[in-house]
Amino acid sequence: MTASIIDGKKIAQHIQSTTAERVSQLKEKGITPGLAVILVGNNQASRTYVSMKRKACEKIGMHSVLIELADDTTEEGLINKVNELNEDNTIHGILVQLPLPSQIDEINIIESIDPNKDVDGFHPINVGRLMTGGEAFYPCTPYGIIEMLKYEQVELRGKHAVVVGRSNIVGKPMGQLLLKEDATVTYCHSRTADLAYHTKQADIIIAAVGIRNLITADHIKDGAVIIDVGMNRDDEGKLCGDVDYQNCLPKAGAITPVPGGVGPMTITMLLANTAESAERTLTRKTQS
Ligand SMILES: Nc1nc2c(c(=O)[nH]1)N[C@@H](CN(C=O)c1ccc(C(=O)N[C@@H](CCC(=O)O)C(=O)O)cc1)CN2
Repeated sequence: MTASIIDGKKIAQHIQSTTAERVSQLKEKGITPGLAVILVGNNQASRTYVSMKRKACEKIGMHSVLIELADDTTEEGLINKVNELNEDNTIHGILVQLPLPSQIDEINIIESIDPNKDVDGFHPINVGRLMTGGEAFYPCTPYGIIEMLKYEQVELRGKHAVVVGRSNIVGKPMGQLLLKEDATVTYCHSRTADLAYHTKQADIIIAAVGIRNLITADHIKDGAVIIDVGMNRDDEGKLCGDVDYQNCLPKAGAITPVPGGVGPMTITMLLANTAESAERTLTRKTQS
């Protein structure tokens, strides 16, 4: 058996065309969804991701603003900028590209964003609502993974999902989203003893720990669905995931490649969240 390869680019395109429809319907009602992205400093990877976000907005007719701030920007300076955007009615989504320079506390910045514009889903209000239910923005990468699994008609109800990784951006919210789909969830991480013991029991593995080739064929059971969130570099500087792809391919039921798997879904769900935020302003208007 060889795994079926889950094509993130194809699924991303499908969802983006639905989002483009939502954007044109909003425009007919006089609202152009707007996303503001703040980039602090000169991290080259962040610069690439920000530019990908702007291009994606442009492609589906969304308004986007890029605010570039110097590497030595203070926390107060950045919060002032976020506050301006919180008050700007043309902006429905605010995103501060991570990581931030060391003089700035990430938590303080995330908490300064209006939760109604927090299209990254990182604000404690949105994190809390994800756990307790209610209207929330979900973090884009795990949200994209759920949409990917649904598109591929992977049954989640009653299945055992093992999440390897416990970051606030991916691992923790991933487990919550899987629980919402009635999966049974186990969290593992870089300090888990006998990782293979846990992952071998999984119907679905989400690898999001940032260690190249951590998951091999010896870590998986026959037919398991393997989702690779890793963004590592190999010895030649080529992008690679947390999963030994070639090694797992013959044993897995389905697998995502890196690049071209989960990555494209992150930006796609950011667009979907921004459209959602603009749609919510319409509901709020009709309610008041
Ligand atoms: N505020 C945020 N910061 C960061 C987030 C985030 O969701 N919000 N996530 C990551 C970076 N990221 C988006 O910001 C991101 C990473 C990767 C991709 C992607 O499409 N990857 C491609 C490969 C691209 C390449 O060749 O370099 C793929 O996997 O196919 C999109 C977005 C950290 N910061």
